[in-house]
Amino acid sequence: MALNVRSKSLSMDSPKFAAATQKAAPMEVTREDAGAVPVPRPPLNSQVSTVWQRKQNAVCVRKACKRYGTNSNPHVVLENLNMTVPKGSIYGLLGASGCGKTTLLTCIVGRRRLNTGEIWVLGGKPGDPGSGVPGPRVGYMPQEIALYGEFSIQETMMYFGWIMGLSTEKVDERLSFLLKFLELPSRHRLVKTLSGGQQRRVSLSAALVHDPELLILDEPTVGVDPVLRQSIWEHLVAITKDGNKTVIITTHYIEEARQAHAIGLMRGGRLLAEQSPESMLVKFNCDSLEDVFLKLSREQTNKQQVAIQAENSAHAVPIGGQMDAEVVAEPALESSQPGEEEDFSYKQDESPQSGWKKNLKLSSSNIFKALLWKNFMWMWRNPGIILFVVGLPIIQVVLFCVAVGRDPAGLTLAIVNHDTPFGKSCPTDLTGCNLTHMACRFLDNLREYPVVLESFRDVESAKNAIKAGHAWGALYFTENYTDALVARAALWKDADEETLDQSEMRVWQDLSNKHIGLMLQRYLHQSYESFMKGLLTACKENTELVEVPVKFLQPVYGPAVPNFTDFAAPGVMLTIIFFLAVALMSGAMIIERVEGLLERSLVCGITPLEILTSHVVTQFVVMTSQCVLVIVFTLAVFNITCEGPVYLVGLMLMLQGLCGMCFGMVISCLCENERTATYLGLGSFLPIVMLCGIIWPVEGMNYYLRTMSSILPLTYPTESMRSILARGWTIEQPVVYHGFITIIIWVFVFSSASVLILKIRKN
Ligand SMILES: Nc1ncnc2c1ncn2[C@@H]1O[C@H](COP(=O)(O)OP(=O)(O)OP(=O)(O)O)[C@@H](O)[C@H]1O
Repeated sequence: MALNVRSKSLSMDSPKFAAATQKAAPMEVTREDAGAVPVPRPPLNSQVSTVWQRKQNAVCVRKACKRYGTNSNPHVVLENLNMTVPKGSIYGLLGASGCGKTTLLTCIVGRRRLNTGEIWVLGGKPGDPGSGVPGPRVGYMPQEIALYGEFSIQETMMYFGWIMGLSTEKVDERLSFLLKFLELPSRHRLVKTLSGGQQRRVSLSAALVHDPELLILDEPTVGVDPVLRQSIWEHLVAITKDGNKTVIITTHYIEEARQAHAIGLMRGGRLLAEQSPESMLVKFNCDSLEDVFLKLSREQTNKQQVAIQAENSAHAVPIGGQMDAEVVAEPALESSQPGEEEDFSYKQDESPQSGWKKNLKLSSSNIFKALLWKNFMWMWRNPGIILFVVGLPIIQVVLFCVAVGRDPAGLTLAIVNHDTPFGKSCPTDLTGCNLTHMACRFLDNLREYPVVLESFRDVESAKNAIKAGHAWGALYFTENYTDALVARAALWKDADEETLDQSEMRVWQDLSNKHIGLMLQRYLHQSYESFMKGLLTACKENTELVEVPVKFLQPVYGPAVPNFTDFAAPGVMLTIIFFLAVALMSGAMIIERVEGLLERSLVCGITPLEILTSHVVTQFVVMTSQCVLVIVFTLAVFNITCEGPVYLVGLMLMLQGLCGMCFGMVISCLCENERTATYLGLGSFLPIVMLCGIIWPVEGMNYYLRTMSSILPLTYPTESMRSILARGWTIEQPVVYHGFITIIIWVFVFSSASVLILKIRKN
């Protein structure tokens, strides 16, 4: 049946037949056993073809060599491969898994470069300006689904239609047709809710939406049920009917390729044969293409073995495994004859091919609109991302402000007060110039601090409470603490050793926690001072007597009682913005790449720069809202000290976010998947937080570490931000502008690194 369809679609009068026979080597015509219907063949065995002739084919590959890996350890995937796909034909590229089909196709669509050899696609070279490849002249369906699951069928089509330069109305029209034609469900269904077969058909319709001249389908029928497989083939036959469209299709199901006009049998990076299926069957006297392939594969293996033996004996004979009977084996790449290139370029302008530019109006603003729409839609369709974008900065700032930097409270102190006999409680009216129950009076004062006092009978049990972790400290007052303290005050320099000793309050501490230990010491000092001052005031004495003779006056910068929140807030604000940008940028780019949408968009002709710019713009919008949220919550809601101009705080946060984006780009260029990106992101987070003076002053580091820390992307900016917030400094101050300069330098370093990594990886 398929052969009949084909014979109807291809005739001697068909334009593709004409194109293939015009000037080029004549198309071979075989006769089908049934009715002697002429079936055209591509110009195979053309030992001599000119550049002009190659350009007349839809695709023409000559002496293609492609290898992966390094020069010292190359993995050769394509080896001297020739392939000719006439216009208006269906070309089935067959071969076992790993033989290089996808590599060849990606070279044809311009996503990979050959190491040597040449490729002509629709009369131009892929990647050349004006060739339209990669671009709207090609429709590419990769092996994987390569669509966003969160998009509906309609949104998917809109995206691909827009980047191909179609208007919304045109996309809508095509969508209605494709939905019906490919028996797709409602246009509003999300791709992720579709069955595997339906997703494949959406992927196929994304390749078809702009009705391309060349359709390249990488295993569109894999895992598809036979009925759908047949309907896909029927569709391909239908679209090539008028001779203006060409299809290259790869498949593992060799027999289904009987419906193609020509097939290329590929093995080990070479084409074993390239012919129409029926002439292959006749020529090799086989009943199935499977048998032909087997026969040719055996021949290839034998030839290779013979060549190896010959090489071993002669030490100088090159290995030649390529079948010479059926392949398009040109002895060398001929250069075009004089005048031919000019001739062709003149014709190209006149030819219908140039119509693609008129039909598909590609404007960078339309492309940019589509890219931005896709980025925002992707975020919108992922509630987790929205939470990440809006919720995470708020959650982090709130957590920081409520959890970090506040004075510890509820600290238990074990009290052994032998100044008042155990079991007897302290009097309640200890006021005025009353020189009794001094320990009780001190403890009354201490209760104003966030401590919990628990009485113990003796020092041993109080210390045991510390050992058991029930108390942070123990206070011991001797039996005659009051008398000794009064005597100490009265006798002053004449007080004896015992008086001094007995008047001391003894303290044992659990100093395993430095912050709590120091805090308790501060509480005890302050409490003692206020207790003594209260007493002296009541007794009409000079309170300065109990003060340490060091006077701390109004600080030049910062509050009289500094707090850790104010110290850490600048670095924390910058870190939040920096790492959110890193995560969002690297995440968005890696997901786009891993899901295959990046590759697909690039084949549509979008440049990496356009994609990158669209991400930067999207992230910039997101980051602006994050910066506003961080500023509002830190400065307005939690009253973090801000003496400097708020606009400078905002500017620094935005720049730091930009720096984070660039670092995210580096990560996405370096990492193959989200997991390695997460490792790298987390791996860089802790060193930056520890080394950049965010939680501890860099002045505490050793000299070399401090020097190294000063070049990190958050060290100077943190210091700069701290100076803006706490000192009220502006951009004129060196500390402040050093921070800005550091960020700008890092933006350049990260973006250059991304470009460099991309270049290295491409090579
Ligand atoms: N980016 C790459 N880096 C290194 N090797 C690669 C890369 N891509 C493909 N290869 C290797 O090149 C060979 C050909 O791969 P390719 O994907 O082109 O084969 P294929 O014929 O399309 O296979 P399949 O039918 O399974 O998709 C394989 O051995 C593969 O491992």
